[in-house]
Order: sequence, then structure tokens, then C-alpha cells
Amino acid sequence: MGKIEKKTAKGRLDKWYKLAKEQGYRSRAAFKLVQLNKKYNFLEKARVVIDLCAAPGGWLQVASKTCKPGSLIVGVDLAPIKPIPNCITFVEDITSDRCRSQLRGYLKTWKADVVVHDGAPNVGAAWLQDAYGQAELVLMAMKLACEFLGPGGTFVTKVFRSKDYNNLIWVFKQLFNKVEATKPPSSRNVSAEIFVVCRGYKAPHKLDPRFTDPKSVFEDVPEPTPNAEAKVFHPEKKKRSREGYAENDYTLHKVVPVVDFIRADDPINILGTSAEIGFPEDDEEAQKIRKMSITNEDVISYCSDLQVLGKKDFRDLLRWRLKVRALYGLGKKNKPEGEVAQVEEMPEMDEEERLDQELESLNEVERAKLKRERRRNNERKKKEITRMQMGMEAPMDIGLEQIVGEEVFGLKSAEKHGLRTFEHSEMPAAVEDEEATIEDDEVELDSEDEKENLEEELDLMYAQYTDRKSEMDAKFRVKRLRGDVNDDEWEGLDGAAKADSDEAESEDEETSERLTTSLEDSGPTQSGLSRKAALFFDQDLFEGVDEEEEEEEEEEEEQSGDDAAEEEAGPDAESEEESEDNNDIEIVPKEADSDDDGWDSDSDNEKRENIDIVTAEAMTLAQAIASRSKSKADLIDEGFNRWAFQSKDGLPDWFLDEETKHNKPKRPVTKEAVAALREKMKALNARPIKKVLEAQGRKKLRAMKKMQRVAKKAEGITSSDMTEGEKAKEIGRMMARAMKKKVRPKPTIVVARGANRGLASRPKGVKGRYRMLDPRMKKELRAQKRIAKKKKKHH
Ligand SMILES: C[S@@+](CC[C@H](N)C(=O)[O-])C[C@H]1O[C@@H](n2cnc3c(N)ncnc32)[C@H](O)[C@@H]1O
Repeated sequence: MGKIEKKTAKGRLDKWYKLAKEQGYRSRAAFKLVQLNKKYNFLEKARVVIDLCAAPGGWLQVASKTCKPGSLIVGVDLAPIKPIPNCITFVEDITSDRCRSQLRGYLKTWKADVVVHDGAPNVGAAWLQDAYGQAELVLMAMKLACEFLGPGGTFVTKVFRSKDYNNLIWVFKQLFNKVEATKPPSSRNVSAEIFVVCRGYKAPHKLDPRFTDPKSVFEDVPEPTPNAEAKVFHPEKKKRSREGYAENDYTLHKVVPVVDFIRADDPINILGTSAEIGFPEDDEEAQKIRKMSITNEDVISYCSDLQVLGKKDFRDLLRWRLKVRALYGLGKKNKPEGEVAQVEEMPEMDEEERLDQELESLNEVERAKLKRERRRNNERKKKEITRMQMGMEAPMDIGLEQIVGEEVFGLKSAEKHGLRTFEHSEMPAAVEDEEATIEDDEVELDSEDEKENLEEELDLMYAQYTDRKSEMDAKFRVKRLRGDVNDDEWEGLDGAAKADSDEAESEDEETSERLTTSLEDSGPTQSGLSRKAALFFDQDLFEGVDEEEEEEEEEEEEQSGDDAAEEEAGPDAESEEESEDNNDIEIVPKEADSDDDGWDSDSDNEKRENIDIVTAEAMTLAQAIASRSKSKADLIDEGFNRWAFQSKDGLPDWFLDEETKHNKPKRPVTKEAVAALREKMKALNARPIKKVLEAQGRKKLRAMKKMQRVAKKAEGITSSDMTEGEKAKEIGRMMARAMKKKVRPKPTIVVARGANRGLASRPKGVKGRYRMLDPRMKKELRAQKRIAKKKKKHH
């Protein structure tokens, strides 16, 4: 980079860019360090700070302002840095030995307290290489940090959220006591960057060279699986190549060709991680799919923006995919999925072969069906046994079990009673002929069972899709960080924040052991896991799992002991306990608000000032609270409603999604509240907008200045030798001149005809103000006037 951020429209609108300008920082990046330091306070205590990749110097400015006077602050970058008070800077590549020896020269025998690194290769056209390059740069920065940091030192680095992220975090955790990843508010949401703050450098006597060797650190590891469901659906582990990343993997607007989507093994992954399904003009196959009658307007619009797919859209899109797949003869399961384009070239099968295949697929379907039935029966039996144990089943019901097991209305029993079952067959591959005749139900599965199964799969897929989508949605992540969303997957990012001091202490003791951790796969880690497994379970996703289980056990043990105490404490305590147990209703303690996301240090009171009441419901509530007709206890009571304890067991996610939107009780609204809100809005509307106020202010200022000038001149006149009459006349004339309004010349009217038709810029030969007149507009205006006149006459 080296230069201050380019003043693009985006940059100009950015509030951090403006703030940086206002406060004299050389880059908006400065605020990232300000915010990181606000959260972790590492600069105040530092006496020696090294800034790697420091140009244009925003972070150095922050360090210079925040560190104690007399601190040694050294910055290095490929680009020269204009001098900054109290800072030493030099130009060098941080990966070079020259950089090391120069730093050594400046630090002499001192050890650094803080090493910060905000380096990034110039992010531009080759984003993917950049992401990998950045990870390597981070490792090099860490190498320097290890050489110069003293024990307990802090290393802060920018990391791109890429496939190498977990590997880097793993290495950091071997060398530092506390490792936390965080995204300061000034870092753009769309940016994949996050900052990792590594505290408590373990300062080993000897550093295993493999910790700083990109080849060892970034060796192929299985992709972290985002959630358990995804594991079920995608058991295959993806490998990435050492050369870099899968194409387009990290671009912000990822377009996937439709053919890839149709033939993909993992369509959900595509839907969750891409922005658009494209129909490239130059791809014959894609155009063929586009022209199919089943590819209707809706499908095209779903494909054009995958980020906004709703539940129904998602299902429709997947159904459409199934239909296209059926048309291409791509079987549902266990069928090799060849290139879509190759399907047409396949030689025609002879009759025997075709029958064999058909038979095989029928057997396959039958086997799957049997398996499903077995599973369902088992589940049903299990439920019945539970019901019986709970005394919910009358003995006569038990006899029914057998019939239920056989499915009274199922196909099997129908078969038993002599009814013929329908036969399943795969759609043959003759694409164009069949396309016209294919109907919805033909592609959908034949039996109710299969339909149900498809529904289940679609539900699961939808859950995965929303998971993946939310992982990409930075806003959602922020929400999750704030705890607005009931999903703890993102815990990973700042999950480490929960590591308490005890943990740090015990880790200290383990330091020497951990430093000998081998990077080789074969050696198990302390927990008995291989390095890959340890890296996998090291993801913050798994953090605290053991603790939670232990806590639960402890709670259970305590439960019996607590019963007596509860009775003594009375009904209030009991209800509180109940509400805690209930996952649906949670009374959030007051403090939870104040440390919202850890960034705001504003006090509770300050926050309250920002509350604006904009709905009649809120106003009703506010008035009730203000008039003390409602207490806090009433509000809590009202929080309980008939939906509060509704069981969610067995309900599909999409249903719950919808349900939570609509099952809120309607709050009463009072006349007074509506009137108060109306008054408020009136007052708001009556207030002149800022621009008008500014213009009025400017006008007043101009008038004042004018009057001051007149007064000055009048003073000169009064002290002159003129007679009193002449003086009065002269001053009067002057006042009249000052009061006289300047007549603005009328704008030149230019008719938009001939060469001027459709002209967007100034017409030739026209000076000063001008107005374009469209003859059609003129006619329309005249017509309107005429009509208005006629109407008046009639009245
Ligand atoms: C985002 S900017 C740093 C902004 C800086 N923190 C600030 O507050 O002004 C990234 C910098 O990394 C530098 N950089 C990239 N690769 C480098 C390398 N190998 N050695 C030194 N600097 C490098 C670039 O020159 C660029 O100035």
C-alpha cells in the first residue's frame, strides 16, 4: 500500500476514513489499532514496540501517542514512511535477513514488549494468491516477533480468514498463552481480515524451525467441517492443494456456472457459499438449461441472487435442480455423475443392458425403502416403549403395535392385500424429447415415504444452507458475537476470551512441554490426539464442550440438594429457577447489555440517551412505566405467554423460523400513546432540515457582514466635513444600496430541439444560468393549465 487509501466514493463515505482525516491519522487503519488496544491495553505498558508493515504509518502514530514517553518505536515497510515523532522507520522487506539485522541494530540488547503486524500484499486482481501470500507473511512476522519479543510479550497480527487460518491459530497457540481473534468495528464487514491478539509469549529457549516454516505449517489438512449435519451430508474430506486455493473461493461475489450446480455432489455447499448461479453465454449446455421450460422466471431470479433465498425459493431451486438432473439422466444416488455435456454423446444402451440397469435401480430403491422403514419402525417402537413406561399407553394399545409396525395405510400392507405396487424407474437420458413432457410429480418421488424423506432432506439442507450463508454474512456474525442470535458456532472467534486466568496459569506450567509439540502427524498431542486431530478440535467451535458437560453433571448432582433450599426460598425463587431452566425464556441480567460486544465502553446511561421511541406499542409501554402503572415485575410477567412453553420437539426448522416471527403476542396500544407519537412526529416534521438551517445561517451571516461594512463607512461619513444634511443623505443612500436585493439574471431558455435534443451538458454558446426546455413538456404543461381552467369554469 504505502499511500493513504485511494479516495474512492466508498472510501470517502466511510466514517473511519473521515475520522482519520479529522484526527490527523495517515490511514483509517489507525483506528483498528486504537480499538484493539482499547480492548486489550497492550500499548500503554509497552516500552519497546515494533510495527511490521507500517506504511503509511497510522499504527505508528497511534503507538507514538499511546506509549509512554521515551519508548522505542520502530516501524518497517517496503514503502518509505514520512517521519513520525518518537518513531524510527526504515524501508525493508520484513521477510529478509537485512530487516532482521536492522531491527537488531535498533533494539540492541532490548526485548520488545509488543510486535504488531498489519501487512498485506497489495490486494487486487490476484486475491487468491494474496490470501495465501498474506498467511505466509503473517508467519514471517511471527518469526520476527519470536526473535524480538521478551517473555510475556504481545504479538498482534492481521490474518485473512482463509484456509490457512486454523493452521496459523494452532501455531500461535503453541507459542503464546492466550490467543484471541477479533474484528474491530473499523474493519470493514466485507473484508475477510481479522486480527489475532497473541498474549503471553512463552519465549522458548529453542524454537522448532517447523513452527515458522510455511511448508510444515500450511501442509494439507482436512477442511474444518462447519457443523455436525454437514458432516453427515458431506463425509468426504476435501483436500486443498499446496499451490493455493480453489478458484474463486474467496471472492466476495462468487458466480458458479449452472452446469456445475446441476452436477455437483454438494449443491448445498454451492448455495451456501456462492452469490449467483450463472448461465454463461458461451456455454452451450448452460444455455440449453436456461431454455428449458422448467427453467422459469422464478428459477432465473433465484439463481441471480443466492444470498436472499427464502425457504420456499430454496426448495423450488433444489426441486428444479432435481428435474434438470432427471432430464440429464443423472441418478439420485449411486449413479456415476458424468459431465452433463457428455450425456448426449453416450452410446445407446442395448435392451438387455437397459433392463439390467433398470432392475438394479429398482433393487436399489427397494433396499433404501426397506432400510428407512426399519429405522422408522424402530423409532416408533422406542417411542411406544417410553410412552408405556410413563403410563401413557393403555395395555390394549400394545396389540396395535404389530399393525402399526406394518403400516395400516402403507404400500406394504396394500401389497399384502393384493394391490400392485408402483414401479420406480429412473428418467432416461433423452433430454430434449422428454423435456417437454416432464411434470412436477414425475420427478418427485413416487411413494409418500420418499416424498417425506425428500422433505426431511430438504429441511436439513435448508438448515445447512442457512448455516453456510450466515457464516459468510459478516453482519450475522456480528449479531452472533453480540449474542443476538441463538447460535454458538461463531463463539470460535472470541471464544478464547473466556479462557480464565487459571487456565493461563496452568498453561504456563505446561509451556515447556507444549513447546516440544511436534508438527509431525504421527506423534499424538497431550490430549492423545494426532496433530491433525488436535488442530481440528482446536477450532473454537469445540471450545468449552467438556466444561459444559461437566457443568451439566454438577448441576444434576446439586439439584437434589437444592430442592429443600428452594422450598425455603419461596415461590419467587422457584419461578426464577424455572425460567433459567427454560431455554426459550431468558431474563437477561442488566450487565449483559453493558458489555454488549466488548467494544463500547459507554456507560448504561449514555446508551439510554440513544433510545428513540418510534412505535405506538413502545410509547404505550413507556407511558405505562413513566406513570408507574406498570412495574418491572409486570413486564417480566407479561413475558410469559401461551407460546412460551410450547414444545419445539420434532418441528422442522423452517416452521420454527416462521413461527418465531409471528407468535409474539400483540401489545395493546393506547390512544394517548398514539397521540403522543403523532405530536412527536409533527414536531420532528416541523423542524427545518439541516440544509435549510445552514442556508438560513449563511444568509444571516452575509447580512451581518454587510451591515458591519455599512456601519464602518457610515463612521467615515460622520467624521467627514460634510454638512449634516449631506451626511444623512449619503448614509440613507448607502443603506438603500445595501438593502437592495440583487436581481439575479433570468436563466437562458434553451429548447431541447435539433442538436440540443437529449443533451446532458451545457449547450454550445450558452453562458451563465440556463434551463433546458423540452417542447413536449411545454405542451403538457399548457394542456394541464387548459384542463385546470376548464374545470374552474364548470364549477
Ligand atoms: C495495510 S498496510 C499497513 C497500514 C499501516 N498499519 C497503517 O496503519 O498505516 C499494509 C502494508 O504492508 C506492506 N507490506 C506488504 N508486504 C510487505 C513486506 N514483505 N515487507 C514489508 N512491508 C510489506 C505494504 O507495503 C503496506 O504498506
